Amino acid sequence: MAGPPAVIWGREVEGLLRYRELVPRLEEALGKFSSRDPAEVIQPGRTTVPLQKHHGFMGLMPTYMENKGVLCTKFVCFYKREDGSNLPSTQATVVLLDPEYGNVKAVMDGELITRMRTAAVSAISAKLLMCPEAEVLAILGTGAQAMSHYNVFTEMFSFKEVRVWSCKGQGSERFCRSVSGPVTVCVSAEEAVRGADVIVTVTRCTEPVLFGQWVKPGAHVAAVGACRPNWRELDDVLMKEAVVYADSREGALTESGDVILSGAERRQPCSNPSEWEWKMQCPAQLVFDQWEAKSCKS
Ligand SMILES: NC(=O)C1=CN([C@@H]2O[C@H](COP(=O)(O)OP(=O)(O)OC[C@H]3O[C@@H](n4cnc5c(N)ncnc54)[C@H](O)[C@@H]3O)[C@@H](O)[C@H]2O)C=CC1
Ligand SMILES: O=C([O-])C1=[NH+]CCC1
Repeated sequence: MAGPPAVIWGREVEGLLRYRELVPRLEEALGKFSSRDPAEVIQPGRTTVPLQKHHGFMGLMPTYMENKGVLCTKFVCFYKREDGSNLPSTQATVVLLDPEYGNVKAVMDGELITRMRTAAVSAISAKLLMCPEAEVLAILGTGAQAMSHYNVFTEMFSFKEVRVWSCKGQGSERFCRSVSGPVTVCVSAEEAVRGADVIVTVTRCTEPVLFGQWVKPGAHVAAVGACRPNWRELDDVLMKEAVVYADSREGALTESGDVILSGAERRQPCSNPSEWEWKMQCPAQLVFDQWEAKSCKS
């Protein structure tokens, strides 16, 4: 019988995860996923279960990397809490298995992993797609993802200004206390994003908060929050003007309300999908920062 799994929880995860190690590993994994080689990565679209009574959903997200000998799955629950609870909206657990025998080798607290992984993938998208002279970063939302995005974007890039906005100013004070650098708190989403070079949307709203008419040509948008087929963060104008990059085409077409409901034009994958096409001609660029590697434009 296999021994009991290692349990790596809370502070221990915090002590182990560093963006400077996470970012190159994720870049490598995204590249492997883009190669579509099943010996590199098998990652089917996630299975979701609505938790209607509790205003949430559970997602089951399995992955197998045969060449690396990694078999794992994440269980994630996300809640739209309006009850004043201090618990994070996201609860997640990552389970690592031995691919040969199927026994569980480790159980990890996935909350910080989710926060840091998601933000790191957005930052990778910015590294590849944003204009190199980018000076202004705008973050819409002030929750857990907003903070991790602030941390990794300011660690990897040198912005002259970081602006933040959240509906009704919710969480702005806590956000400013929690991050270690300067922030401009804006009174409207429009004020935050006008003239911004990079925009991160990490709200849990279901209607658009970012409108194409506010977004400057060439801006890079990392659209993270609308990860259910009936949720939106971006309006149709922006969706139609932008070149849309998705980490997973299948995921975007199944789960991204912005893609599904806007009827955004779908392009064929490029002929060599392992190369991320990043020469932009369109007014804005979007990255659907979900949970798998990107496909790229034709
Ligand atoms: N694409 C991905 O891989 C991931 C996506 N997410 C999604 O990102 C979003 C943010 O996640 P967390 O930061 O963990 O949530 P959170 O609950 O910590 O923060 C949500 C933020 O959205 C703001 N907000 C809520 N309703 C709003 C509205 N109507 N208009 C504008 N702002 C509003 C809140 O004030 C708060 O600042 C969620 O929708 C979550 O499902 C989270 C993790 C991974
Ligand atoms: O992919 C993920 O980890 C999540 N999506 C929505 C909440 C968390």
